[in-house]
Amino acid sequence: MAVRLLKAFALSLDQAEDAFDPIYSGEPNHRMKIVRYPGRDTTGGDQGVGAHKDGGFLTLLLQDDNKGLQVEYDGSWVNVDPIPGTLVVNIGELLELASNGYLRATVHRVVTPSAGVERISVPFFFSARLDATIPLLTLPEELAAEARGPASDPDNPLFRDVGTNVLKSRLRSHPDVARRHYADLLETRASPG
Ligand SMILES: O=C(O)CCC(=O)C(=O)O
Ligand SMILES: [Fe+2]
Repeated sequence: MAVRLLKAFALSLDQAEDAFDPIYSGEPNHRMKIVRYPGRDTTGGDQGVGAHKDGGFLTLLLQDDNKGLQVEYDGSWVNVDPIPGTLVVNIGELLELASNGYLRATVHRVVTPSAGVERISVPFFFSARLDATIPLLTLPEELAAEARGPASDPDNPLFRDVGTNVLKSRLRSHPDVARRHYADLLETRASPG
């Protein structure tokens, strides 16, 4: 399903439908995880997952019946309430880079469930080969006119080198682990490219 969607995105950008194939074929860094959010009575706060963009091409997300996921739209947070039988599709950073910011990666976060409620979600991150570099696609004029360039957030630089971008996402998602075990990497991270 992710491949079909990515091909549809390529077509919508006026590219060949297989334009992204070489970037993820072979040994792509796709990941899937099961995430458990205990209720507020356990966590003592409302921070589930802080605001972020996913680092791959696309994320397909299965939610259970419990609310919590929010996406940023026009500067406010919008609830993405679960709809049975559906998956949430988030645009990731690699599509933002390839489309020069015509497509923006979805900024999203998760708020901790109420006391006594536990939420489970299963995201599938459709990513790319770690040794691939994301090309800058030539967009048709009408789309290029609306491409704002990839976001230049100093707190979240986007890297065309897929391996570097994956490492950045990992260090950002788990800052405590990064500080403890990979302090040298935090120091020497390359600058955006
Ligand atoms: O649990 C969710 O709904 C989203 C999780 C998420 O954003 C992530 O793991 O990147
Ligand atoms: Fe995410």
